[in-house]
Amino acid sequence: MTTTATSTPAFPGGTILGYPRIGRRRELKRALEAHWRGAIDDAAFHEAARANRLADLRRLVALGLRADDASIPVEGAHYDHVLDATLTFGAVPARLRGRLPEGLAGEWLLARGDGDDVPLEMTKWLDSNYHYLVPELDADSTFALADSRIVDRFGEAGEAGVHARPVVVGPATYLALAKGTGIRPLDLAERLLPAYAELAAALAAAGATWIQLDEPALIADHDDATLTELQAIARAGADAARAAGLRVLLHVGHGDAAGRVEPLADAVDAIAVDLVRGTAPDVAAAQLVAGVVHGRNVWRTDLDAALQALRALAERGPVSVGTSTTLLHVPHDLAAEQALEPRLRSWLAFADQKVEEVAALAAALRGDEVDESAFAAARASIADRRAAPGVRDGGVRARLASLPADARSRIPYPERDALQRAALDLPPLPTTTIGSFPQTGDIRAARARNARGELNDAAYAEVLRAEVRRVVELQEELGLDVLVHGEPERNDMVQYFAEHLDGFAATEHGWVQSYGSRATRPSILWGDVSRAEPFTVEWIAFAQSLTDKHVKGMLTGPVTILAWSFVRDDQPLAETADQVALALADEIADLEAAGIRIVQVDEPALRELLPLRREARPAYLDWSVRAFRLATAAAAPETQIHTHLCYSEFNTVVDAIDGLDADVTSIEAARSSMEVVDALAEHGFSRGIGPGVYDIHSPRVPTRDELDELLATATRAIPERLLWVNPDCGLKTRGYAETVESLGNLVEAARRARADVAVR
Ligand code: MET
Ligand SMILES: [Zn+2]
Repeated sequence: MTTTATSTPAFPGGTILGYPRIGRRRELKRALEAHWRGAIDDAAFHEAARANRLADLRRLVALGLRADDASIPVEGAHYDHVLDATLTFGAVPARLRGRLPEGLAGEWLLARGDGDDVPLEMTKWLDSNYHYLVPELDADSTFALADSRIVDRFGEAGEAGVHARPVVVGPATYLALAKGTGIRPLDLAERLLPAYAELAAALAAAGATWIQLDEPALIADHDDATLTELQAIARAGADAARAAGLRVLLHVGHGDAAGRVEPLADAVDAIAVDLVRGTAPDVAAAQLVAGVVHGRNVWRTDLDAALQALRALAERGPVSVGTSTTLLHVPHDLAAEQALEPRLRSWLAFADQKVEEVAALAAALRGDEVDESAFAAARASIADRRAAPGVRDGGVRARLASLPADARSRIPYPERDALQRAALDLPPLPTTTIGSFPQTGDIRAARARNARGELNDAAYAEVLRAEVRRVVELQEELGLDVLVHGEPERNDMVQYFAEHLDGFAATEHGWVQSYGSRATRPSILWGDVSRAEPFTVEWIAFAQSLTDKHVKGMLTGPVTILAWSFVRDDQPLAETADQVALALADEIADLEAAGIRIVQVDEPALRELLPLRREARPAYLDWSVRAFRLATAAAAPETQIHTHLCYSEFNTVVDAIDGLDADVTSIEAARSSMEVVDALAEHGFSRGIGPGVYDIHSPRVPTRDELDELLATATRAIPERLLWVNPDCGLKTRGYAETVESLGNLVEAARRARADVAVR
């Protein structure tokens, strides 16, 4: 068995790097929304948030983490952990400096905005589907310990009998993920570090012994920061904490840390790395927290293999057991899933089960109480999953193995374009929307009643048909050119597909925080994917029967379906993506047979799954593009294939977007003042393009002048014959009043632009 260096007390034998904060029954979500509605006051909110944090602590102790040695991390953000760092260090954006309200009011202003005060921008955390609030820094930004939440939560845990480990985003990551106006955020490191020193001192004074600095930025490649620079800032953060007498756990996670953290080994006491997606760095000077339990997926750990890996590592130096990342990205507890098919259920581990896995491995590594039954159960589960029916479906595999040579290519675009123009007869600068219309309270209520069995299927379908009728009529009145059915039948653009394809299962309570109070319930993609019967055709065909205009079929693409689900880990993602693609190709064929001439295949997550490391990107872009093409290439040349992407940092993936070979691409652009348009022009994009002219993420109605301005920018850079006019994403989170007004303005703006074009 391993012994530990005498100068550094061994890090706890088993730990996790973070835990879901939304609450086992989404208690925190409810408290947040009640407070925002004014239904509870500040004190009641704080009490609810505190009760939720304490319940989590007690649970972690019950699951086998030690309460006395900093095994248990405490973070407990109300809304977002990056926002917590912003508040802790007083990094108020220039536009709110001197007038940010105290307490919760200020926190919500940053998170949610109010009137003219827009919220902080939101962006995805690394390659996950969690959104953090982006710090807004500038040349006058200053930092100091401005808020005691991190210290208070440590104290609160102590009162509950847990000597916990406070967690904070480290300085390199905080700055690397920030946005700077007139400065490069990383250049503010010298100003920021003293605030970390203040925090460390306050924690030490409160009795903390360890601090966890989350520095995942170290394992990503950045366009405007070098690894050496990030390492130097991370080291300075660790130095500050050690100077205050704390021991430092540096947590990187989220990918391969080898080659990235070695130079920091002497500056910290322990390093937590992802051994599921990466290999072990050689960090003998520090304790290695070996992330052998997957923090981002829901499959049971192969405990035998994990223990073997841990033992091998223990030969090299001190090791303890950890998760590969925080458990923030998985649901709380499998025990809540009583409706899940028992066999599938026996293959899974949610956050609580992962904590138990960590505890079992830690005990086995110590060599004391090896829980043979845990190991035996894991072994049996893994063997069972391998052999279970549906995991490998001969039909699906044979079909993929014998794809025709042209399965991923259509005839050249110019030929398709001519056929489509003749078939579709659209005006110049055609107007359309991205697919969803507002999901009204009535629709949601009907869906909930249908799920509870209070509204029968026929009556529910009638509610949905009425909604489709209303949406089609509205679009006719507004004068849009290509119509949609509005997606009222879809609770979620991925879950709906998962519910209708074989190989997927849905959970009842498997909520994962997406941002703030929002949580999604990712489906579990466990087996080979196929489609038993058409499932969107009925809705699209119904909408088409109501109008002479073209109705766009609406599908979710393979990459997005994978990105927003928990995906099987026993084969490469590329293979799974191709299976989904074939199911979508079947759906497109049925849409065509039903007379639909335009089909949109959404890939909003294409950018999100982009690997954090440059060297891994070409392979990812290759398989993701190939899957999209497999889904769409069998369409007739006359069928116009659209895609929709919702992000504005376009440059990194412009070649891939071109590679998708869609006839029309709509993309987010309104918030970034059409920057995308220049990237496109530079690239020489030659197919249809709809840079979003209306930012649907805000309830604001775009004005006539704004729309004219955005369209003018677009027409300057993009040939008119390629240009479409559309909002930048679906309208499902908007209300009807603002939607009608905004789309009316959009149609008018397109008409004015057409007139301008005709004059020129
Ligand atoms: C996140 S992208 C959303 C696309 C989908 N078709 C919608 O309109 O809602
Ligand atoms: Zn979108």
